[in-house]
Amino acid sequence: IMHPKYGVDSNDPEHLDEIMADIDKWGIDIFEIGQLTNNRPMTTVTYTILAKRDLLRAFNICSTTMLNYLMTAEDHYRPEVPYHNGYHAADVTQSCHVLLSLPALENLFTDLEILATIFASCIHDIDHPGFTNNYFITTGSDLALMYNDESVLENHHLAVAFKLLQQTDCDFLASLPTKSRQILRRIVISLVLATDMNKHMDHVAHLKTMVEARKLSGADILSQENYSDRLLILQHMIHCADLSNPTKPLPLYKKWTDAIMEEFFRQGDAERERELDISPMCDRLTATVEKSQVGFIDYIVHPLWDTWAELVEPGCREIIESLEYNRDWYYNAVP
Ligand SMILES: COc1ccc(-c2ccn(CCC(=O)N3C[C@@H](C)O[C@H](C)C3)n2)cc1OC1CCCC1
Ligand SMILES: [Mg+2]
Ligand SMILES: [Zn+2]
Repeated sequence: IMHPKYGVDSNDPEHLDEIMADIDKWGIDIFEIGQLTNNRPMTTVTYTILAKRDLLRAFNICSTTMLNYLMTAEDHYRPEVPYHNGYHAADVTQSCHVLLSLPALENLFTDLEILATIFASCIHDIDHPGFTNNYFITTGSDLALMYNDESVLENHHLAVAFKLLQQTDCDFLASLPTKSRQILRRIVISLVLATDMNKHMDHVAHLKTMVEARKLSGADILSQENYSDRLLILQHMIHCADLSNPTKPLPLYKKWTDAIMEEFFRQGDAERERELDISPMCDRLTATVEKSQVGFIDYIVHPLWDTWAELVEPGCREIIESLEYNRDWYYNAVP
């Protein structure tokens, strides 16, 4: 069966063609892709990237099965959740796609590792309820009980994503040899678990040791023969992609900020309702949006991205410049 060019139908195919021409570029407008595909940004972006990287052919993946899985997975993101929905999944997937193509990482990863990274990205927040791990832990939820308070949401995203493979005509991994399926599953699990903010300091610390090691060895490209270092680089990559909003063109960044603040405020409303302590930055009556973003960049995003940029030098120079421009804009916007 022939499928539409990007896997989904569009109300304006010419316009979609124009936007998708930038699929390899940092700062593509995910919101516009969603508007042109009846809110299917994740399926559109992921299918296009897999097809463009020839991964469907490399692993003999049937396009129909792939699209069945992606549509079903996208249906398991909650559209009523302001930030952690299919748009964020599409954004992180496309961001990883660009980072995977950095010159410093050329010929480093196998096709299976690339397939695993793109798959992990598109499902990394699936069925996100719009509340943080901490909320589920402090309210003694069933989810926290299920996962013993450890990376509660991230474990849930993984369980949902792999369970969907059992749905009729959705197992796009059926054509992979068992060994490859096991390797892919191991990589996807480690990458989604790496998106837990609790692992952030470990990411930065390990990135710094890798940068130091490269300075000492004088190696000009990352030739990580050993599997564990390659896997760590992919973990840092998906975490950087998950925290990439402040590095994008300001109009897009501002939309992500509006979305995350609305999600945080709804959590704050629930906490106020339940007479719990309202989490930081979640009180819509006292929040300081601009100041919070400046702090987020200064203490979390810039340290992470600055170290990542050093590792993949010079491929992320423009991204860092965009981050620093945006930081100054929010700093000057503080009332
Ligand atoms: C555009 O703004 C943001 C974009 C992304 C994030 C962010 C932080 C950690 N992640 C990674 C996923 C994660 O672990 N969590 C757990 C919790 C921190 O809520 C996050 C939302 C998700 N993502 C935060 C953002 O702003 C926050 C609100 C004001 C300052 C910080
Ligand atoms: Mg997450
Ligand atoms: Zn995420």
